[in-house]
Amino acid sequence: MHGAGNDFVVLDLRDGASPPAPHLCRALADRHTGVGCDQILTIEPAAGAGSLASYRIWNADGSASAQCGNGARCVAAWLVRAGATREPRFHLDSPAGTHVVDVLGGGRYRVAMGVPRFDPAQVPMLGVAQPQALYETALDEGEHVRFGAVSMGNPHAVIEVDDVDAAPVRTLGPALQVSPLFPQSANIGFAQVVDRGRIRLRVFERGVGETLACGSGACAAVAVLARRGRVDREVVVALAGGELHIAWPDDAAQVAMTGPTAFVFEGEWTA
Ligand SMILES: N[C@H](CCC[C@H](N)C(=O)O)C(=O)O
Repeated sequence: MHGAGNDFVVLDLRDGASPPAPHLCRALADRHTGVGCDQILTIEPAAGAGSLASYRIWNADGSASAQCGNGARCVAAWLVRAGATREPRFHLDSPAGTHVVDVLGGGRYRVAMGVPRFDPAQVPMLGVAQPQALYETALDEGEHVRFGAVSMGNPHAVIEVDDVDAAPVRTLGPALQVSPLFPQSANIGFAQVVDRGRIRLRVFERGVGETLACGSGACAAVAVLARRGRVDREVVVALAGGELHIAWPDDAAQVAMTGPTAFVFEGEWTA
């Protein structure tokens, strides 16, 4: 499946089968010798009584993440197609928390992605006591970078740029990821403000590299930029693989992410 080009292998493990070990995730994700994907999503029995199912997220390098926005929509679409529910609204449990999901039709879903957390300890960031609108750090190559930082259940740094097409995503992304500021690494977003209701975004994801879209990254970019007064509270985020609609009514509210889902193919994979 994919959500705006961010692609996934979805494993339905609601029968109780155990999730793949990291080496198996890497094998599945390999685009030459495996199936190929940015992340593996495992669908498992619900953790909470009121939830339809739970899911977990494994990056292409085998590392786990607590949050995946595009993946949440694809898990929802999988369950709807499997006939697990006919309700227009249901709940899904991820390691980041319980998400309200709205079925919008035409493969589109809205997911409540949680309240952005700017406390450095929650991103997490090391060596920073108080949240700042902008941080600045010097990288090994001697260059300085200014960024915002936020957790959407996973860590994000957001760098505002004048032109995403010219942004040094493939060099600055990994360089900032390995900064000692981010003990759990981070997803690095490069955001260009087109106007107060529209941004362009590229994301160098933790555990994968640059993806065609990043749902939690879109939420993180809007949260960071809205807090700095650079955009309004409803923003269209244009990514290489498609557009996501992000709404964050106020600082205490959850971020609502709306976007597409698509099924690519279904199969069986023997390790
Ligand atoms: N690479 C991310 C997980 C996937 C996030 C992204 N695919 C999304 O849609 O939010 C991390 O390690 O935190």
